[in-house]
Parts: sequence; C-alpha cells; structure tokens
Amino acid sequence: MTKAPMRVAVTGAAGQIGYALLFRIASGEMLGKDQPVILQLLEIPDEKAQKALKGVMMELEDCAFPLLAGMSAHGDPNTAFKDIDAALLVGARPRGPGMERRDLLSANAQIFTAQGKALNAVAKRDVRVLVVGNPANTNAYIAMKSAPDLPKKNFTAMLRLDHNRGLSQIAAKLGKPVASIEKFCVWGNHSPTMYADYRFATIEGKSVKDLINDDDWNRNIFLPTVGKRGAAIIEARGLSSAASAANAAIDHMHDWFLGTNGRWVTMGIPSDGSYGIPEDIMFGVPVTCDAGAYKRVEGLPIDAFSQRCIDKTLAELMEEQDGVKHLL
Ligand SMILES: NC(=O)c1ccc[n+]([C@@H]2O[C@H](COP(=O)([O-])OP(=O)(O)OC[C@H]3O[C@@H](n4cnc5c(N)ncnc54)[C@H](O)[C@@H]3O)[C@@H](O)[C@H]2O)c1
Ligand SMILES: O=C(O)C[C@H](O)C(=O)O
Repeated sequence: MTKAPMRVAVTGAAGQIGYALLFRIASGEMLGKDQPVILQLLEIPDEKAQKALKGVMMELEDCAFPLLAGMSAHGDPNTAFKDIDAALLVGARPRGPGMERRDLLSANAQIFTAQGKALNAVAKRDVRVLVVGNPANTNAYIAMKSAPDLPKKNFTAMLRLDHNRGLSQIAAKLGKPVASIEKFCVWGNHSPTMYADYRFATIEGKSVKDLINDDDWNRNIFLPTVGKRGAAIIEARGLSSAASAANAAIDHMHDWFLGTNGRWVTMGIPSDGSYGIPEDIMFGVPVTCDAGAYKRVEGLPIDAFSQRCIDKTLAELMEEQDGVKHLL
C-alpha cells in the first residue's frame, strides 16, 4: 500500500546547500524509496530569493520524481512549517575566509528564535528538527528554547559532517573501507574545538586506536584536520562546503527516521546531564537510532586527554549559549 506523504520543510532552499539537498530528498534518499514527500520550502521574502526558489522548484518538477507528492514556496515560517514531520533549518548566512562559525551568531541567532516560535505554533508535535545553519549547535539550542511546547528531544544540530570527515581520515590512514569502521564519534560543538574520538572505534573487530597506535598523529594531524576541514574547504572553494553538508544532513535525518541497526553515529542533541554536560546544552555525542528515536550511547570511559577536549568544546558552547540569553 502507498504510504501517506510526509511533509518536509527546508529553509534556505535557494542556497547552495539547498540545491544539493532537495533533489536527494525528493528522490527518496532521506526518508526511503517508498516514502512520498511534500516539500515546503522557505526563503527570505525577497524578490530575488523567491525567484531563485521558483527556479529550483521548476527543476524539481522537471525531474518528475515519483515520490514528490507536492511542493510549495514560502516567505514566512508560519506557513512553511504548517503540519510538517521534518524540518531542515539550513537558511542562514555562511562564513567567509578568516571567520569562525561563532562570528555568525549575531547575524543568524534571530532567524532561529523566529523559526523556533513558528515550529512551536504550527508544526506536528513530533516534528524532527535538524539545524544546519551555523553556529549549528547554538542555533539549535535557540530554536529549542523558542519552542517550549515541543519536546526538547525533537531538536538536533548537525555534527554528522564532522563524523563523516573523521571516518574518511581514519579509512585513508588505515587503507580500509569507511563502511568497515564502527563506533566512531565526535563530541561537542561543530567548530574546531570538536573532539573527534576513535578510542572506541573498531574495524573488523580490531581496535582502531591500536591499529593506528600513534598519539602524535591523533593530536597533531587527525584532530586539527577534522576540526579545520570547513575552513580548508572555504579556502579551496571560496565557498563553504555544500554537497558534503547536504549529504551529512541526508545521513542524519535518514538514520533518525529509519534507524542505524545498532551502528553509532554522531548527533548534536540536548544534554540530559550525561558525561557531565549541563542539561539542555546542544552537544555532539554518539547515538544509535531505532524506530524514529535516537538513544545516547551511555557509560563510555573518558580519560584525562578526552576530558580536557570535552571541557574545551563545552566551555565554548556555554559561552556561545550565554551570549544569546537575551534572545530567549
Ligand atoms: N552544520 C554544518 O555542518 C554546516 C555545513 C555547511 C554549511 N553550514 C551552514 O549552513 C548555512 C547555509 O549555507 P549555504 O552554503 O547553503 O549558504 P547560502 O548563502 O548559499 O544559502 C543560504 C540561503 O538561506 C537563505 N536564508 C537566509 N536567511 C533565511 C531565513 N531567515 N529563512 C529562510 N531562508 C533564509 C538565503 O537567502 C540563502 O538563499 C550557513 O550558515 C553555513 O555556515 C553548516
Ligand atoms: O565551515 C563552515 O563554515 C561550513 C561548515 O560548517 C563546514 O564545516 O564545512
């Protein structure tokens, strides 16, 4: 029997990530090859942006995707988010060369207050929200705090790009396929302070840490490479990552809705106090997903080096979240 369509809102739909994202959602890569979708697309209420959005919609139409059951263009989150099952909050200013993601906070924070309020007012009560726009963790925190009638667990931030970047670096170092790596994770903020952690990772049952057996590589090559990859891409492309970011968003939502079969992935989720992270801080942690819900991997041992790394990224997040108190 054909499934009822799911309503998916994407903001910043005429931007570069939007362009790499929408066609894959409409082809079924995010929610499944048997799941029809209705796209509710939000752009700023500006003639040029709305015209560009219309152009993207014309192209979506021209793909004749069998799973695309409808789409609409919006300039107001209160209509874009009506009855949605999923929201991908991408629309925000990207950083340029020489900027850190937190430099975007003042430009982007207000977007997420307004969008959190709109989600609170009109989205389905079990809507699953992924924040991609930077600084993603703090924007997700703002959206969550601006939507007090929705469960906090519905709000997540994207750490999956960092997770995927880490997997590829490990695979290249060991000459093994990425798919063979299990139990890798990234802790904390989507920023250079993130802590990409392969202490628990295995390949074909063997410890990745033992296979690499090089603390110097971990500290001086691996961590800075993963942490500064976004800046390296801006430097090379003159624009921030788009296709890899869209791919990570697809992975994040796919796994949240459809499950991971016990595999670990990284999601930025509101803390419940585990690992000493204060409640509600939007923090990257290892999770498994099943039946539309994520579950934090609990009880992992944290050694002294890891604790220092976690404390550093936590301090940055607390500072960012303190800086937006006045908006909440
Ligand atoms: N979390 C991650 O891993 C990750 C990765 C890559 C990029 N990003 C971030 O994603 C965001 C978007 O990046 P991009 O490259 O697509 O940028 P872009 O400038 O190409 O597109 C952003 C789009 O958002 C729209 N927009 C701005 N404010 C909006 C609002 N209030 N409502 C709806 N739409 C709005 C703009 O008109 C524009 O079309 C940036 O903040 C970027 O830093 C995050
Ligand atoms: O680095 C950026 O500003 C874009 C994005 O967050 C990334 O990690 O590629």
